[in-house]
This record gives sequence, structure tokens and C-alpha cells, in this order.
Amino acid sequence: MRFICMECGCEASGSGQALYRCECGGLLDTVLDDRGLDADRLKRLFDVRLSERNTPLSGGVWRYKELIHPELPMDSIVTKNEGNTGLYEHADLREYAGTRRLWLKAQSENPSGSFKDNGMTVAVSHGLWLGYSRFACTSTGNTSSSMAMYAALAGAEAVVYLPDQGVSLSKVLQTEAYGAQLVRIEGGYDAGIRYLEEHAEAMRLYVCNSLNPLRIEGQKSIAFELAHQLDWRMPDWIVLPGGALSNAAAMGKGLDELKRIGLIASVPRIAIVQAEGAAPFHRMLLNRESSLRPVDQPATIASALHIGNPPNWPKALRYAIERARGVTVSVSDRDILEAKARIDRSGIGCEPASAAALAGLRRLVADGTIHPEETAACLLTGHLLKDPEAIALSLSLWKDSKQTVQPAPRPLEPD
Ligand SMILES: Cc1ncc(COP(=O)(O)O)c(C=O)c1O
Ligand SMILES: N[C@@H](CCOP(=O)(O)O)C(=O)O
Repeated sequence: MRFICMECGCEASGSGQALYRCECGGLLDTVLDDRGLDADRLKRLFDVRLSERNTPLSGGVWRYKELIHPELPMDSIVTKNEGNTGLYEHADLREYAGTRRLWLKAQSENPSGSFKDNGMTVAVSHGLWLGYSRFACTSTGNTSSSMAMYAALAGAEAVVYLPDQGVSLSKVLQTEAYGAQLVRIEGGYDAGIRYLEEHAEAMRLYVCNSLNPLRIEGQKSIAFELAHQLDWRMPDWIVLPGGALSNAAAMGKGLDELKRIGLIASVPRIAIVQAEGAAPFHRMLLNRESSLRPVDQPATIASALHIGNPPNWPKALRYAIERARGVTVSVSDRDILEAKARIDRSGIGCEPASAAALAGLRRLVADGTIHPEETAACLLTGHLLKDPEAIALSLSLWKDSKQTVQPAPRPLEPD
């Protein structure tokens, strides 16, 4: 696997060692060697693997191994058949969004309940291959749950640097239940990333946050599986929530590679939706700034989007904005909760961060960025039970909006 610095363009090397950043500080990007990859042969191969059951290559990530981590030995792979998630259509949600057709890709159906599993199976497997036995992250709760689950499966240690702000209690409990050691730190996710960048190497910890380029490689599989499910014909738009911007970067990179290999005819456009109180990337593009100004105190009901300084913004800029002609938008917590109530009532369900995608799509149709005759897919990134605190809020919003408050039952009148 080759790693190229996004800043200075030089190739990073360091055999047997995890690589996250170049010496110049730039993010590292992986380069897929697509020589010899034939689209028709790959389609047949992926179909055969899909028809098999419960083999490491039948899952929704490693099925696409040739496009993700070709040289990784099979015996290093730690997998729970992640991916293989449902793709749904629902008339109420399509009407709410305002597009001709709408698909919802439920990454919430992953084994730990979020899209992180697509990337984490690859990151943890790669770390094991390199010989690491201690895996670390900071997290608002989904990354840590996913990492702790795979580390436990592999019999390895998981250490989570847990922010004291912006995390969801249920996700922290899930992380602990998988056996992770929790180390409290002051501040939010952004402080946790700074801490790991400074100390992880000295502690020989393998960092599983998305500044690790292998996470992005794994998350590309969401683009691959979506394309596969739609018989390699993509919607006009893919809409997803943006926090650390790993999902947007991975989607853009995955689509770019599918197009280069000839598996899809054209790259769909990407819309990144940020929460209003944590929208530095949206603001940067809106103001036509060339670099990101972090938000010091991110604030949103969507715990997973509680990020003021998204480490992957240069990758999202390259792959989701420049190559996929992407756009950004921000939505309020109220919009998020309203969209969440709709998604929950459709039977699909999701956590608030995921609902931002539908809220953003609705806004982009309303403001004319997306035409009602266009088609879209929203990524639902996390499970309804991930942020239970938000369920009551979205339910009461829903009830208020429907004015379904029933009059108190009257006592029966005596005859
Ligand atoms: C459920 C969920 N949705 C969306 C996001 C945002 O994705 P990203 O940080 O890759 O932008 C996250 C966290 O990263 C998440 O956990
Ligand atoms: N929502 C995320 C925050 C981003 O984490 P990263 O692993 O992509 O760096 C979480 O679940 O922690």
C-alpha cells in the first residue's frame, strides 16, 4: 500500500509502523493501484462473493478487497460481516425530501450500529498485520464502540481517550461493555485528537480515528456496496452528514475509483450536511476561504457531529467537493429532530446525526440546489438506539407538530 502526502506530495514510508501524517504535517492518502483491474471481471467476482454466505469475503467490506487492501493477508482480517446493509425506499420520506426518487442506505444495521464498522474492520486488521496489540481512539462514542468491538474480537486491547464533552452515554456504555479501557480527557473530540497525535506513537498505540488512512479505505466500501445494490447505476446525489468528514472523504474517493475503473459511468454529486453549531467546513466554503477555521465550542443535539476541527477536511475538499462537484449545507437541531422523527416513523430509524442528511436534502431541494426531478441517496450512519436522549425530544416535536395531544379521558357520567 502506498501513502502519499496531500500537502507536499512525497511518499511516506515506515515499514511495520502505522502512518497517519507526513513529516510536513499533511494528511496521508492511499493510492489504489488500478492497473489490471477489469470492471467486468470485478462485477462477476463481487456477485459470486455476494451469493456466498458467511465467508470473510462475502461481507459488505471485504467483498471489495481488491479495491480496499489487496495485499492484506486473509489471516489478519477481523470481521463481523459488516456492511451488507439495507437500501430502502419509503414514499413518505421521498415526499418529505422532495426528490423524484430517494434511497436510504442504513449503515445503522452494522454490527456495532454505525458506519464506523466499514472502516474499523480495515483499520484494526491492518494494525494487527503490522503487529500492534493496543488500539486507541478518541470518540464521541461510535468510533470507540466499533474499535472496542473489533479489538475484543481479535483478543487485543482497546484504550479510549474519552472527551468530557459532547459524548453520548449509551455509546460510552457500549464501548465499555466491549471491554475498552476508558481514559477521561478534558475537552471534546478535537482535544482527544490533539492528545493522540502527540502521544500515541510513544505508547505504541495504533490509532483508529479517521486520520488513519485505512479507516477511509474501509469506509469507501459504502460507495461500492451502494453502487453494487443499484446494479452500478448511481443516483444523481449522495447526501451524508459531516463531522470529522471521514465519511464524505471516503465516499468521494470510492466514487472516484469506481469511475476510474469503469464500474460506474459517472460520479454522482455529494452533499455534505453539517449541524449549524458545528459547521466549520460549510462556513469555509460559503466564505470561499482556503483553509478551515475551527469552531471552538461546537454545539449540537447530534452527539456524533460534536466536532469543531474536522481532521479530514483537506480530503473531503479534494474528493467530495472538487472531484464529486460537492456542495455543503447546514441544518438546525430542530430540522435534525424533525427529520429524525420522520425516519423513525418510516420504520428505518436512525440517530440524530444521520437524520441531518435527510434534513439537508430537504433544504437543498427547497433552495433549488437539487432539482425535484433528480434522484438521491441519503446515508443513515447510526442506529436509532445510539442516542436515546434524542428520541424523547424528536417524539415530542413530532407530537407538537401533529397536535396529537389527546384530551384527558373524562370520568364516566353516572347514569
Ligand atoms: C452516526 C454518525 N454520523 C455521522 C458522523 C459524521 O461522520 P464524519 O465524522 O465521518 O464526518 C459520525 C461520526 O463521525 C457518526 O458517528
Ligand atoms: N462521530 C465520531 C467522531 C469522528 O471520529 P473519527 O473516528 O472519524 O475520527 C465518533 O464516533 O467518535
